Amino acid sequence: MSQAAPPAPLAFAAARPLSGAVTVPGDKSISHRSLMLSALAVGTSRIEGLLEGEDVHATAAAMRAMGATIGRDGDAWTVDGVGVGGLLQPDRALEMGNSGTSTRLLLGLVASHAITATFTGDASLSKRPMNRVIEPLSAMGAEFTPSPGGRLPLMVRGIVPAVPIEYRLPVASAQVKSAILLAGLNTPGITRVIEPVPTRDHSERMLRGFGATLDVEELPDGTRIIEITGEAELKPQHIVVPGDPSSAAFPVVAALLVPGSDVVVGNVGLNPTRAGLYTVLRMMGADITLEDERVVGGEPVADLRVRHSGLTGIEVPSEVVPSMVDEFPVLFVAAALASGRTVMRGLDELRVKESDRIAVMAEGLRAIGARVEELEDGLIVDGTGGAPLAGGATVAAHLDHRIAMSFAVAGLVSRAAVTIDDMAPVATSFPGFVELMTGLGAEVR
Ligand SMILES: O=C(O)C1=C[C@@H](OP(=O)(O)O)[C@@H](O)[C@H](O)C1
Ligand SMILES: C=C(OP(=O)(O)O)C(=O)O
Repeated sequence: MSQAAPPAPLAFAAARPLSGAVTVPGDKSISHRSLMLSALAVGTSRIEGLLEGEDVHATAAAMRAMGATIGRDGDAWTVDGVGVGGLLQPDRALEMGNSGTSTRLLLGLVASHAITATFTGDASLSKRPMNRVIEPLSAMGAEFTPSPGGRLPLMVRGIVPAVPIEYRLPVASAQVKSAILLAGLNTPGITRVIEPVPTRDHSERMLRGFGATLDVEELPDGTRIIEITGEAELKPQHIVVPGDPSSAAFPVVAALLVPGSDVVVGNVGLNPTRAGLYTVLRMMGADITLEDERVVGGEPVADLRVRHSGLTGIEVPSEVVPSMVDEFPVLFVAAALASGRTVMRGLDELRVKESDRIAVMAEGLRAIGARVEELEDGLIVDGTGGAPLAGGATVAAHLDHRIAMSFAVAGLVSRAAVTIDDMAPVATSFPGFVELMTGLGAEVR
């Protein structure tokens, strides 16, 4: 896992125009859920395009430790599940590495099984809040022994039968929603999650796809009421995982910012609950066209053709935040090169990701010459109007893959190279990132 790897500094420097066609690795959110749901089906599932990143490996190791058989068949992964209710007592701590999604979703699964598990994580994950899942899962009957402040390491004792709950999400979080729905899978009766602001809906789509009874009602004000009927029987599936829009964001923004660039990023998942960045970039004047729009594995997918564009600052509508929550660090970089001011608010959740993404980006952007003002819940960026940033600094990644990749993109549009102190965290979500960027023409040393 990344906390054990030696720091891997790398410098990214002003690039010639980026060109070429690439594809990014599989969607991280869908990859986690593919392994978890396959492990709960009866029979053998097959997964193509699974993200082979450290976060997904953490999920795979945990599902194996709880009884699933996970193997390879050529490029595809195969999973032999234990059935809902069939998870086994793991004989060692479940090591979650850097992965919030693995931790929170698996806490949900364990909560309604008659097993006890200890969860550990790296220095970044051990700072992240778990009370947001501990609270609803405790109401279902699971017992938690967390570290102070509701952090990892923590122990959870699941319960059978768990008690179905109705829970209104206090934060817009697909991880909290999914933890409760996954706990609801092995809970008698109907478990209901009320989501005032829509978040990524991969869990809902995939639970249905695996044969669970799941109903979604949408109220006129946009609130979603999601009901899962428990003691479900899941049927094995053949899953094709689309490319991750959150990973595609880095080559897309790089191509928009580096003069003369013309790049195609193929096979990008564009589920509307994930595609906010692309809408916002187009509002700023980005030349992004969707080619060969199609449906892959129940998700909308397209190839993105991206040409260098002069961007204009905007006020980013706060209702799009959940659909691009992981893309703000790289949007901050785009805003730093735009003409005029970009105002981004409603980003409180960025403070509790792998790092405090508002503070860490503000500090690093200032160090390379960008003009930014940090708000409690956001960032105001005054862009250069396309002129390069000064660069010439080393920025800290803080065990955060998205910070490392965002500053890599910034290096490509800086007069002097930008050094990232540690690129190792990138392996959590985007193995091959450096090679992909080099292949497009990025200068990396
Ligand atoms: O459900 C998921 O797969 C994810 C949900 C989001 O987290 P939150 O639920 O904490 O917003 C996102 O930031 C994370 O990268 C993946
Ligand atoms: C927040 C992220 O992931 P996780 O919560 O799974 O660590 C991310 O990938 O940006």
